[in-house]
Amino acid sequence: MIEFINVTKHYPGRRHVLRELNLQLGKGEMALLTGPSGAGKSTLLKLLTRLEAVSHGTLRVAGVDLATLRRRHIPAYRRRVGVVFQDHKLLMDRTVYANVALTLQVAGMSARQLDHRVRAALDKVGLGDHWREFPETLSGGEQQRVGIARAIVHTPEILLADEPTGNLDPELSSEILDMFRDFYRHGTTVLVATHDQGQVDRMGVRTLHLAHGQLQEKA
Ligand SMILES: Nc1ncnc2c1ncn2[C@@H]1O[C@H](COP(=O)(O)OP(=O)(O)OP(=O)(O)O)[C@@H](O)[C@H]1O
Repeated sequence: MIEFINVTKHYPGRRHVLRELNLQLGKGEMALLTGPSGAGKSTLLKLLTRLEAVSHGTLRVAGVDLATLRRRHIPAYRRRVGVVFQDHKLLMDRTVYANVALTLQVAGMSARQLDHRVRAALDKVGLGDHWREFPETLSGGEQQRVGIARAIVHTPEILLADEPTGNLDPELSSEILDMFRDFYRHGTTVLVATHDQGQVDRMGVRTLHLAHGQLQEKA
């Protein structure tokens, strides 16, 4: 599903962030991505969302060659991927419902179908009763769950998350990561970057450690 073959990434005028990096993550697999600050975890995820382009090498995701993907095909590719950010990037002046619906409105869909999908996504993250509220009235953990609902509402094949528990206490972090594990158990391919060694140990899933531009499998 996700295949990095000798992928190198450097930003203009900077040393290499990723260097001849290789990774195979199969369909329906889950992995945690760890590594020191500045190792390039966000960069690796940005390559997968095509916010950044590889400098050299081959990156294939769900049969799509991201190195040669034309700009006009990027939106269709992105609809197959769900992304969760540490700071959730919610629109604070829109309701929970509107935040989650936004992804689908852009994609174009009947009002009834949209309503069904949004409610199903909010139910999955346990926020079915909060749809009318505004994000600022929710706790940090709930806001992050809205971010997750928004990422899964279009039932993506791949779910990526960049430090989704960075601002949460251990109990809420466990809840959020368990949610990702549930999506994986239901067939979604999941890759989550995290600093949180306690959660890594607890989760017991495949762990990839990024350092010096390369990935190492952790036992
Ligand atoms: N747009 C950019 N232009 C230039 N350099 C960048 C850019 N984005 C990231 N970098 C550099 O690339 C390196 C890797 O950054 P990245 O954010 O991918 O690391 P990270 O592992 O996610 O770090 P953290 O855990 O602190 O979020 C850093 O040295 C960073 O300064």
